[in-house]
Amino acid sequence: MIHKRKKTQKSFQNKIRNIIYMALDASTLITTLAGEENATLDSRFIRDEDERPNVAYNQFSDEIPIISLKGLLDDDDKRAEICNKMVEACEDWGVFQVVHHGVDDKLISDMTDLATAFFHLPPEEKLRFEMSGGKKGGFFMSSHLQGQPVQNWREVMGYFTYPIEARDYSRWPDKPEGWRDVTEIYSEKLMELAYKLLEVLSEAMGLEKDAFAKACVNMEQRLIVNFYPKCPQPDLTLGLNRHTDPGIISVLLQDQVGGLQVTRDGGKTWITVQPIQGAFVVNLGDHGHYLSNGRFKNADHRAVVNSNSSRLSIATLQYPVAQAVVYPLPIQEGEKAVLDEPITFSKMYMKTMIKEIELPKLNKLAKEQDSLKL
Ligand SMILES: O=C(O)CCC(=O)C(=O)O
Ligand SMILES: [Fe+2]
Repeated sequence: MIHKRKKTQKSFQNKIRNIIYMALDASTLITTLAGEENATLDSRFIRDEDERPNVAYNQFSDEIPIISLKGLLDDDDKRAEICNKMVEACEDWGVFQVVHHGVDDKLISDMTDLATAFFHLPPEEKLRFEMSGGKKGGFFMSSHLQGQPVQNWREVMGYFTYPIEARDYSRWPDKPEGWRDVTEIYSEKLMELAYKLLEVLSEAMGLEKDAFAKACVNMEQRLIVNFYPKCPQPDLTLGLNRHTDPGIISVLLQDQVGGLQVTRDGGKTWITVQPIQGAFVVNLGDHGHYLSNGRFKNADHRAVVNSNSSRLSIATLQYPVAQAVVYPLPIQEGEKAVLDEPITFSKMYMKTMIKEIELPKLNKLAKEQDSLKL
């Protein structure tokens, strides 16, 4: 019995160890491919028809609510109003936008400009941060998951910003000059904003205002800076495949190009979120979904690309410590828990990753088998 358990644990760990980053070289960078004359899309990026974009990157919807946080801290009526709007959005889409959020415009534009400049550096500068070999933080392409049957049309700089004592500055970009200092302030301001939002969401659930934060034990944070170069055949591919974010909430800054899409019917229909200068898009993640016992949706989203301009987005992922216990905070009488039993966040995350790796492979296999039967 003990022997069997050891074996199961081992194969789980092996699976996890395989989730590592691909080795990269300059010729394979998407910015390099995008710069080639008369480029057509390499077959690695071509998606099956049912996954391709069916709504344009710039056909914006007004269905995602835009919520002003003005008065949140000093006006009880306003706070109640904001709370109601957020709950409605979380129940409906798991997504809303916030304006008047207290993060300085200049900080936002500095962060955006420096991040954009990073992706225009020569390939060797970006490759100094490549992540093969299991490094924690740095530059990668397509997805953090290896072995996906189709690649995403994106380059990424991802680094861990909280907890502060665990920061590894050697994995933070050191160019363009000044980006590191700006990131420090940006990540602090976004952490403050995340706490404010989680207070409102806790109150909305009828809980103490620190309930969601407490469920994280200590809030951790990771920045995912996405760059989607112009794409020669954007209708055949995605910048980022359909997914939910694993953490409690994600706070996304996007430029004015457009490309973030959300679905609430399992991927049948999509809407494109309207970019708003200086606003943040807030997504509920899997952890937030479970804590609310499924009342709040975990935003089901993806990013599409286009052939007119490149696009930048900066996702600030807020999530709990690895050992935090994931289980619904409130379970109303007569209601069933969305989880069979409490699990740790790290286990929850690993399960999701394994599903994300296995599902596309299984889908591909099923499609191949179907075509053989015809
Ligand atoms: O680029 C976007 O709009 C989406 C980014 C995103 O979903 C992510 O980084 O998790
Ligand atoms: Fe995401």
